[in-house]
Amino acid sequence: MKIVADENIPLLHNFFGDVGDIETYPGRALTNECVMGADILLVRSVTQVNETLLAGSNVKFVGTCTIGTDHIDTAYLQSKGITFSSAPGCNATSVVEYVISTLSVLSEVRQIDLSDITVGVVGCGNVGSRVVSTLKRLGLKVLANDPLVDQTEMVSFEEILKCDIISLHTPLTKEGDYPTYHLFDENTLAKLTEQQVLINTGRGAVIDGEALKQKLKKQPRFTAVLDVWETEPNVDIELAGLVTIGTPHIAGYSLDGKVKGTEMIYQALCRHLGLPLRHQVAQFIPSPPLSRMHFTSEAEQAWSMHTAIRTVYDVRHDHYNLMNTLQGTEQQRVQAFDQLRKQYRPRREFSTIKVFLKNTDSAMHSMFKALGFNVKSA
Ligand SMILES: NC(=O)c1ccc[n+]([C@@H]2O[C@H](COP(=O)([O-])OP(=O)(O)OC[C@H]3O[C@@H](n4cnc5c(N)ncnc54)[C@H](O)[C@@H]3O)[C@@H](O)[C@H]2O)c1
Ligand SMILES: O=C(O)[C@H](O)[C@H](O)COP(=O)(O)O
Repeated sequence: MKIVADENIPLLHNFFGDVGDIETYPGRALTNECVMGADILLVRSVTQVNETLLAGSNVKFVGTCTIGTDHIDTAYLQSKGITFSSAPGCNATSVVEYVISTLSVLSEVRQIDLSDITVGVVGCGNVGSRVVSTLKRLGLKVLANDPLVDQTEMVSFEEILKCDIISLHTPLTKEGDYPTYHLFDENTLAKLTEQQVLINTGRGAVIDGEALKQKLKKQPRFTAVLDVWETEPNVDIELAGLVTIGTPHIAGYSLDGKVKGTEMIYQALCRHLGLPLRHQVAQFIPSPPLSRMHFTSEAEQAWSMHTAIRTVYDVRHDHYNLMNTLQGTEQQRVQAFDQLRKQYRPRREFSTIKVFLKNTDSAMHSMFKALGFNVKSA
């Protein structure tokens, strides 16, 4: 059994080493020649999986260790009887914690009182629905828009455009009744005031990058937070210099989330091949370096929340790292972007961190639970 895989799949050999012979390639460099003779193809979001890649090959199973599937021609796979699996929800918690860290940082750098604003979430699937529930449990006012789910709790897109902070969690789609490609085009962006905030952790092309750049030039105090870029891996340097926070598509890159994607595809492949499950993530993951925090004073609830969030994950680290790579030739910047993602020092999710509190029925206790920390009584 021959497996061809993206080199950026964590624990690839641990999970799949006893399933077949593995050949790895940089995800963007996978070609039709690479997959010739392969039975199984394992990718991430940077590999376009379509007829160009697979024609003439013997591939019978394709797995993407990611949530997004806009890089996969699923209709072609189906037409060829090729089994396909993605990893829905695998790194949703990681993205939620990216959004939480972003809100914590913006509350400081933009002097935003989070108790006094409304957050609008566009796309209420695995990620968006958890962003909504988490922020609501933290006491924030949250509205949600998603035309493809039960509308009971949804508001119109126009309502969302009035929110103080807008967070995008849709796939990138160009067909269907509600395509998301350039959903935030020049006209939509023009409806947003300079006081508003737009966060995109979905797919870059949901926002027209050129239109956003022009808006930021005219309204430099408009707050844009981009983890995904329409032109990635060739990030527009001018746009990057204008956003408040810019990161190299790592919102889903917690260690826990990234390896969960691998595990989910391993499980799907075992089902496809009728093999028993021999491996699970717990075998391979180290305990978190920072495993516990103690908060004795419960008077400083806001301080302790921001301290806990930023101690575990401060999104400005990733902003700083990206901004420092955006130099040199286009080729050098593209290589640096991919290298930054490949060498990403994965953060641990809040649930791996114990928080000890004296009083376990306090507002502070509820807050840390809502954030997803593992709360214990001191
Ligand atoms: N930045 C990252 O590292 C990262 C990590 C994970 C996921 N993502 C991206 O985020 C997207 C969402 O992730 P998910 O797990 O929530 O996916 P999901 O499929 O569970 O949910 C997506 C939701 O978007 C909704 N939607 C589709 N078109 C819409 C539109 N025009 N307007 C409003 N809502 C619309 C769908 O109905 C669905 O409920 C993924 O498709 C992926 O592209 C990025
Ligand atoms: O779709 C996803 O799961 C996320 O966008 C994820 O961050 C993609 O990671 P990549 O495949 O680009 O390494």
